[in-house]
Amino acid sequence: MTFAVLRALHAIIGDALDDVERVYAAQHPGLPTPDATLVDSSTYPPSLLFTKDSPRRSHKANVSTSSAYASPPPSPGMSTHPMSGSDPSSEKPLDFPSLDAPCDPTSLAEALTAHPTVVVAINRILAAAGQMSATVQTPFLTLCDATMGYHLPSCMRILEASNTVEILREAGSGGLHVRFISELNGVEESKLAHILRLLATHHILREVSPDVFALNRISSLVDSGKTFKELKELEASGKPEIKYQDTNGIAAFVGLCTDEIYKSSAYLTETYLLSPSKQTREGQEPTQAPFCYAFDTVKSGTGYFGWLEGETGGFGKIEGRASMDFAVKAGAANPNRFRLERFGKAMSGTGSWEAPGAVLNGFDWTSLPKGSTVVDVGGGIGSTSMLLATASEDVGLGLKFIIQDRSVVVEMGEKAWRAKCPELLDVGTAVFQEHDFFAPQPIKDAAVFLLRVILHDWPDDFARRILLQLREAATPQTKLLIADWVLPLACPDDMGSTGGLEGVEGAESILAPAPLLPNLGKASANAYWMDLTMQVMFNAQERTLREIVALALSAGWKVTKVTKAVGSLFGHIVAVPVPIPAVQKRADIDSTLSRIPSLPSVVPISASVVNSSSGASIDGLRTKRGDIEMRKRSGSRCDTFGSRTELSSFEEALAKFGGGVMRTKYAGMGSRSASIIPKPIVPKTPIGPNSIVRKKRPSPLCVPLPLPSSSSPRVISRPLTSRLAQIPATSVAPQRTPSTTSGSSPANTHPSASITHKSSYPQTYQSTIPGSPLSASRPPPLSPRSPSHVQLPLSRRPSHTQLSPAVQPQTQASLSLIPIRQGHESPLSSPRLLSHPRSTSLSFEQVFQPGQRAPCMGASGRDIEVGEGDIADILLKGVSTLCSEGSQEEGRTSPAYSCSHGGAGTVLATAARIDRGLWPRTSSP
Ligand SMILES: C[S@@+](CC[C@H](N)C(=O)[O-])C[C@H]1O[C@@H](n2cnc3c(N)ncnc32)[C@H](O)[C@@H]1O
Repeated sequence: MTFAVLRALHAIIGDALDDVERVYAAQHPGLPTPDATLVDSSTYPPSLLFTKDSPRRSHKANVSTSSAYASPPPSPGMSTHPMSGSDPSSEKPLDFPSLDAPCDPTSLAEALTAHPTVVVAINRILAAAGQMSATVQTPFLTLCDATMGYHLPSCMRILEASNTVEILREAGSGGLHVRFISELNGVEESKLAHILRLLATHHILREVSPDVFALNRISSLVDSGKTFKELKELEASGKPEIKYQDTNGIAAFVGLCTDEIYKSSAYLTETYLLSPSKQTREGQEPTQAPFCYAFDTVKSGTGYFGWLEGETGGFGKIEGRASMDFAVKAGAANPNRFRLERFGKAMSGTGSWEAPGAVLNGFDWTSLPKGSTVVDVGGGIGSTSMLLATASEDVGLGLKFIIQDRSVVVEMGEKAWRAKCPELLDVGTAVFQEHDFFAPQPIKDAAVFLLRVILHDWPDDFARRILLQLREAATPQTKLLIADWVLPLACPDDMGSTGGLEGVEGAESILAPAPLLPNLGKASANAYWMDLTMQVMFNAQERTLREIVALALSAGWKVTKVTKAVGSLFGHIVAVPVPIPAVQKRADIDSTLSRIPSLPSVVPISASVVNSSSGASIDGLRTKRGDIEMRKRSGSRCDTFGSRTELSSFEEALAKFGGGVMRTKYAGMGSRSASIIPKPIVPKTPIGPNSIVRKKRPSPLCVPLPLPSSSSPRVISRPLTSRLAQIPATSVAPQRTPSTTSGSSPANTHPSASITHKSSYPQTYQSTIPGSPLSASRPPPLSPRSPSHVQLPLSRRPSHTQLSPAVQPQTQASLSLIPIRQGHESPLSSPRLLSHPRSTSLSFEQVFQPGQRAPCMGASGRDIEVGEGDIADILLKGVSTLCSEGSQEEGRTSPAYSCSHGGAGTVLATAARIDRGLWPRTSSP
């Protein structure tokens, strides 16, 4: 039986590799795909790929005859030019990114790891390989892995903190002998060799030759992009945190996880089992989380954020870099300044957690009456609202957005919006509002209350209180939209019949069939890491669907639907109002805090604070230190786990639907006073159609297009790109250049610099995996190099993702098409339509046959006839239609064109071929 399971796992891996390889092979126009007779694998979920008439490849043959699956030394292609595998003249098909070469997120090979078929296949490989190794490995050795694995984060920390990644980047692909590394980073040579070797053993570095180490695809992501010399100077000047500025945030994320979170996790047992105090063991308080025991802040009643801000009250450990910090030596107020800064940057490294476009698919926005109000509760700087507002404007839904948060965050948000999209504020499409979500909700006619990554920050009692306030303000028509991780069980879950999940549309009982673990095991690890992170730092948690449903119901919300993107556990959960259970009636809101066990230190809140809020009756009851901590935690910052702390340019944000991230300035971080209580609620901008004369705003999707040869800049205002973005499974290239990552406005960009178009696709597709290069929520730049080091946009390397020079002069628009994901909701489901009548983009409910007319949405709305089973005609017609319409229809407010087809892969291949000039392209008039 076990052999049968192992064989089954092996077959899953083999099949998945076939799927991946087929997608990569399809990028090479000159070569047949491995199964040329088969349908394009990317068109259909793997389960549909092989029928009786389309035999599978023999995996035995693959294994025995091919070395393509090994990770060879850096392939010449990857080490010299990341795109060489895509060279049409090359005989070799495009290879999967090598583990042994530094990651280049701008390469097509990396981009394809986000292809839906590849996403699904990778998940299966991870799940099957993890299960296989657990099965075959001697159990004691597996236990050793589980129990001694703590050395891994320790070694990761020293790797990052000693700037060894930057040293190795400067050394190049040949690597550097540990002796020289040691001379630079100051870690004793023989110790360092063993540390680096442990990492090489776990595929995080490469030991090129004895004691010579080099970066690989994984460790290269930890690169700050700064020179080693620069970093040493920063340290010497007492500003080591500047290392993380203008980076993708991953180095900061590694530092955060391997420092305070790692140490806090070690105190799980002390806190939840061994503590003599029942209230500690069963704690619902952020001030009694394992973190507080690890860093000795229990006595001072300081939680993580208070500690980060230097409030240890004489207690608490400040250790590591912080204690050697310039700030400490100089007697500065906050000895934890380095960690505080690092935390903010680390959050921008986690943007890829949410699937791009998921928020558009997570709710049927078109079902709302025109002019409906959406309240983004705890909306941060309003990234999600900005994206929704833009999409709503573009398709004429006329939704209004109220973004509520703490005063300091509201200020930041307004500033950010003023800089990026003032017209949305001016016309009243969006307003910011100071509001404490623990106080009564002032908006009583909301169509939707949106709670994005709010509930996971709070233990149940607090989360329930937030939900109750919304429930009390809800009309019978109001919907609640919760966006958070949804943890699957590790066993099959009979969702339909028990536990309150009856009738919850989209509730999946398993993610993978036997013999894989139902939750895809190792492939889903990240959500569970996050869960425990929230637990050890805040006593909070991610939740299973059952837990979310039960929590919502306890506050008078019935969950009706959950939507998740393929490869992602981040869910959008829709709930409708139902009667509030008697036990949770209004009086119980007030007593929520008093039901929390008493805390070591009790500090009354000042009267001025109590009296300043419309929620004063509740707030007046707050007397516990834990409550202050709770408020403080939420009061002075907007970057908590999962938040978007940077607002990228409008175009970037759209390109990254679901992932715009704002740079936190930490303004007001020190303000922990009365401002944490909401002032009387007055929207800063009146809401209402008559309140403001609506100005025509430039389309957020508009980017200047490069001209063939003219020196006079010309901007075509209605972007071809926004319409091209309607073409399924292709997208305009995401932001990868200094100009784009710095958020420069299109208007200020010379046309010739915009070869890298801003992807403006308000996606309706549903798929991504965390960390995918195409993930909309991945923070720019994904490249480990800082933007200042990227040499792109004017001298961008020829690639699939831009026009070949030969083609560019023939066309007015420089098309830059790269694959994006198209929605397969589940690996096992057949292609399914995600479209709706007023969508700005398209997706599929059916596969169109030759001769059939595919629907075309938008203002000009002509249908496009599907060609002989190929998307090329559609694309070409679409391109020429758009080219011809682009200049004539300036100022349009809704996209003119979209087309449908059942196959992402065909589109993908065709788009790549068009991009390389291998398909004829109709010139624009
Ligand atoms: C994880 S962030 C999520 C932000 C935003 N929803 C997003 O998706 O980017 C949590 C947000 O909750 C806000 N917040 C925390 N406590 C709050 C409170 N009591 N009232 C209103 N907002 C609060 C924080 O300022 C922060 O912006």
